Amino acid sequence: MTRVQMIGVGKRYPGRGKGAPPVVAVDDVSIDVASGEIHAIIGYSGAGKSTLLRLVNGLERATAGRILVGDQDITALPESKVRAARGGIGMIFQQFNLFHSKNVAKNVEYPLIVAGVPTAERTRRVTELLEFVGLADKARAFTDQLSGGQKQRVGIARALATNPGVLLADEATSALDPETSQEVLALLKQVNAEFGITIVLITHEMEVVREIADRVTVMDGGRAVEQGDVFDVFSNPQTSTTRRFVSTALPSQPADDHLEALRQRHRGKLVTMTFRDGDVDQPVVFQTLAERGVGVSIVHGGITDVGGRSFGKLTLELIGDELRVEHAIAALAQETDLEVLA
Ligand SMILES: Nc1ncnc2c1ncn2[C@@H]1O[C@H](COP(=O)(O)OP(=O)(O)OP(=O)(O)O)[C@@H](O)[C@H]1O
Repeated sequence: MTRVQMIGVGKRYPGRGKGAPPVVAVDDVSIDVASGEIHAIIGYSGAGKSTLLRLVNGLERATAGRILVGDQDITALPESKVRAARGGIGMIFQQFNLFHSKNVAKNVEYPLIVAGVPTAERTRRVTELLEFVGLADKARAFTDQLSGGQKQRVGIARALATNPGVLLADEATSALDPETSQEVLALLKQVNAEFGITIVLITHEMEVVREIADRVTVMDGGRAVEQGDVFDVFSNPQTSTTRRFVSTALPSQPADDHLEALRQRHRGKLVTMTFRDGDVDQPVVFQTLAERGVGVSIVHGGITDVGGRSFGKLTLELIGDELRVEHAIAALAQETDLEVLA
């Protein structure tokens, strides 16, 4: 069980070219990842996610702040000790980074050779790992004979070889089709649940965060602009960056152009209601409308699962006499999070 603490972490690269200002890739980022947690770091390209992850496993050195992995201060370790520390930190990559000249078993065995594990123990461990990731029958296959999902399974087996307390995942599912992504995410969940391995993953896909993470940090321009429990951040985003991400993965209000199209087809009053974790009693909503003689059709949105809790936005068309509709809206506004679409 390993906690990962990033405290005021910064990374500046020297500017390219004479007199060019330095590039601040990571700026004063603090993230406290509890042991056994799955923490997602999300951001657009250039936000600083990959740089931050490379600082955590010591591939690059921070220029400010401290990074603790368990009780080891990665930022204070001399270069000669960083490699050994990396044995406790597994990493998987978008492009898998496997050795094409080695078969599957040899790929998984490689970190064990580097760690000086005796042959018999290596063989036992490789067999165990390949069974765990469901590739026992592919031990002798070469990596170019594998599908993307299978390659990432090999990557996961290799990352787990030295029994790390932390697994870092760099866009681990971005190169995979949706179904294969789901399978790999399910395997990561299993890694976390069965071995208690802390997972820090970076992604630009909100769907990945929704699927797997306990907590999330949103990065923008090198900074952590929002952070918290996935449900809280998703259901009540505070920054425009987070709102843009949320709209890609969750039922949202119709965008302006879509709203225009909806209006062509629906002449009644359009309202959007937000449902957070069963806070609204849906039968009561429909009963309130019926009692006031207001008809309703659902024109957009849905309810989905976020971190094991329900969240949704439904856009409704309210149909009927104008005054009745106004009264119904006033009644519902008392009980629910309701917005009338102008
Ligand atoms: N070695 C480097 N030298 C100079 N600048 C760099 C270096 N590595 C990254 N940067 C800059 O740091 C910023 C953050 O890059 P980083 O790759 O960490 O972002 P990211 O969020 O991971 O994006 P992506 O998903 O596209 O990799 C960018 O402006 C990038 O150009």
